[in-house]
Amino acid sequence: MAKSKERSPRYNRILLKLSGEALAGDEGFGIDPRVLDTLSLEIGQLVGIGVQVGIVIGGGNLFRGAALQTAGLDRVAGDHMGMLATVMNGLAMRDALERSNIRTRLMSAIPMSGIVEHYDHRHAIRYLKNGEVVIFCAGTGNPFFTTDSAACLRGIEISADVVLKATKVDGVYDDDPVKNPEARKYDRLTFDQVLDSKLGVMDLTAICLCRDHDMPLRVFNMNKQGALLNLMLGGNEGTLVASEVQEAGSETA
Ligand SMILES: Nc1ncnc2c1ncn2[C@@H]1O[C@H](COP(=O)(O)OP(=O)(O)O)[C@@H](O)[C@H]1O
Ligand SMILES: O=c1ccn([C@@H]2O[C@H](COP(=O)(O)OP(=O)(O)O)[C@@H](O)[C@H]2O)c(=O)[nH]1
Repeated sequence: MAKSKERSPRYNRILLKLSGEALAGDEGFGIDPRVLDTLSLEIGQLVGIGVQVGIVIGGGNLFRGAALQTAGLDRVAGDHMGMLATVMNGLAMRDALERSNIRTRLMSAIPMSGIVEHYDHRHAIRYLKNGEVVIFCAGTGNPFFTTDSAACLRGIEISADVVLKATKVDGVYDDDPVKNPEARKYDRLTFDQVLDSKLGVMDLTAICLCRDHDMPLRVFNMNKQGALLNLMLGGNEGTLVASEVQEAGSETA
């Protein structure tokens, strides 16, 4: 009895944002099946301790609207391609999870009958309560948005306890740590600090959404093995971005 209490998770329901690049592995492009298997293992561990897992998946490993525009395409067409890329990633992620015997639903913001289920937030919540992983793809369904914004939006809609942004750096820094090796990492920040200092880890639309709806956000390194489970069990990974009240109250996020 004491043992199960010890391992009871810190969160009941999470929204995990996986960037497309996270699926690409060392290649930096496409989908690496070994990465899918590793991710499935980590997500399965969360399901195993009773966490309800919603996932928003990116598409940057395949197409990004802004990059296609730079190459000469119409921006809206490019964004549509980017959103379709997230559907491909979602299909691959669902396949990997189901091969690991993790019951999974794939819901798309853009209707695609016969391939994926159309997103409906009430159905999504029902599936989550039922212990199924729900992958949300096609972003918000609209051009000029990002899957980071989609993650915050879906997190708010499904009343997640936290949005977890899995990325390749281990938190939010005072400058881009990839470009500036002197950059210093923050443990905690308020939404206003991120907005005022224009810290580039996430687009500002996403940060505004979280701020306006009091949705705590944690940025952490997905390449660190076991980081996700450690977070669920109360460990301190990455950077917490939260409102001042949540800061002061030392909320569970
Ligand atoms: N202040 C900052 N703190 C942390 N990361 C930052 C910051 N500014 C820019 N970044 C960059 O943001 C990236 C994280 O965003 P992510 O969505 O995973 O990548 P991408 O935008 O390439 O899809 C990191 O790889 C990092 O280089
Ligand atoms: O609501 C959305 C979400 C995504 N996209 C498009 O899909 C691409 C892939 O998403 P994103 O760049 O956020 O993926 P990630 O960086 O997480 O891999 C974006 O560049 C956009 O072109 C979009 O138009 N609307």
